[in-house]
Amino acid sequence: MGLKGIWYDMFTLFHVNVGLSDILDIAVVAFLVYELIRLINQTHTAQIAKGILVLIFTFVVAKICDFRTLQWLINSVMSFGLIAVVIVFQPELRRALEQVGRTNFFGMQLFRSKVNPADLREVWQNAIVSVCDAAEQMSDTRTGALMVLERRTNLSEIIKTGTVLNADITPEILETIFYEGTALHDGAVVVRDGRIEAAGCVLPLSNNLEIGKDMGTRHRAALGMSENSDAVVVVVSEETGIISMAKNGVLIRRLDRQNLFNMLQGDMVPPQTEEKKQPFWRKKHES
Ligand SMILES: Nc1ncnc2c1ncn2[C@@H]1O[C@H](COP(=O)(O)OP(=O)(O)OP(=O)(O)O)[C@@H](O)[C@H]1O
Repeated sequence: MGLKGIWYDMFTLFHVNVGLSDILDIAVVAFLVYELIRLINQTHTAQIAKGILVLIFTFVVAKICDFRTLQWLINSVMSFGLIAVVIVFQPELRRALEQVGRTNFFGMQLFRSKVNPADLREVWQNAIVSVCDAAEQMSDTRTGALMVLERRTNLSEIIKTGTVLNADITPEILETIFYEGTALHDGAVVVRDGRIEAAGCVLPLSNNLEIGKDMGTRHRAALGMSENSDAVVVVVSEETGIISMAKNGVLIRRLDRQNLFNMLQGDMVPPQTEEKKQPFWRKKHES
């Protein structure tokens, strides 16, 4: 007796009209449910994206093979899938929309700093020297610090959670703020236009599961801020003195003063504005 005969005997015995394709259909659904639970347990964007691709592929296969249960299941999932995607990919969508907002149209910047661009270059150059000096000093003394350097994403909502200082930036002021026991040492400093805008600010925490278990909420807050904005965040670990920098959802660890300076120089200091083009006759005349 062949395999087909055994199926036939089993299902005629229970008076159920189930074919081989139905069994396969149920097996695939069971596998998908299992994979879905596994995915939810270790939620991560790349895995979710892969999951969506698998779902689409399975839908096509189900359509070709005429698996009715599977088609019904995927149809149901897809009907609320768009809302689910918006919720799951909220940080990525937010970053993408911010990127669109920051795009220069016809050479015009949509959002500008209040400071004159020529002055801004010098202001940021001085500010990053202070940030690097303070980070090095606090690393030596094992003083925990969290410094957010605002770029184009407006951080007013974050500033509102802390105390507005609007102070000049010097290594001494930064070290005083983060000195344990002072009122503002908890939370983050936000640097805007090369000045300390606020201290004691609360940052969004990252949900990234890949972040090392040895790193606590200070590093998670730095990463979270960099996932939700284009800000650059400098962290000094209280426990180890390690200096790290978070940018675009990536935490770069074990930086020394020089590495940090080079990176901040590239990220924070606006490029030198091109000399205004002079008519050739004037250039000739001047030389
Ligand atoms: N959401 C947040 N926003 C701003 N600052 C935060 C936030 N969460 C924690 N912090 C800061 O981090 C401190 C706690 O750091 P914690 O020891 O948990 O983190 P960590 O990453 O292990 O840092 P460290 O290596 O310095 O110990 C808090 O006292 C506070 O100053």
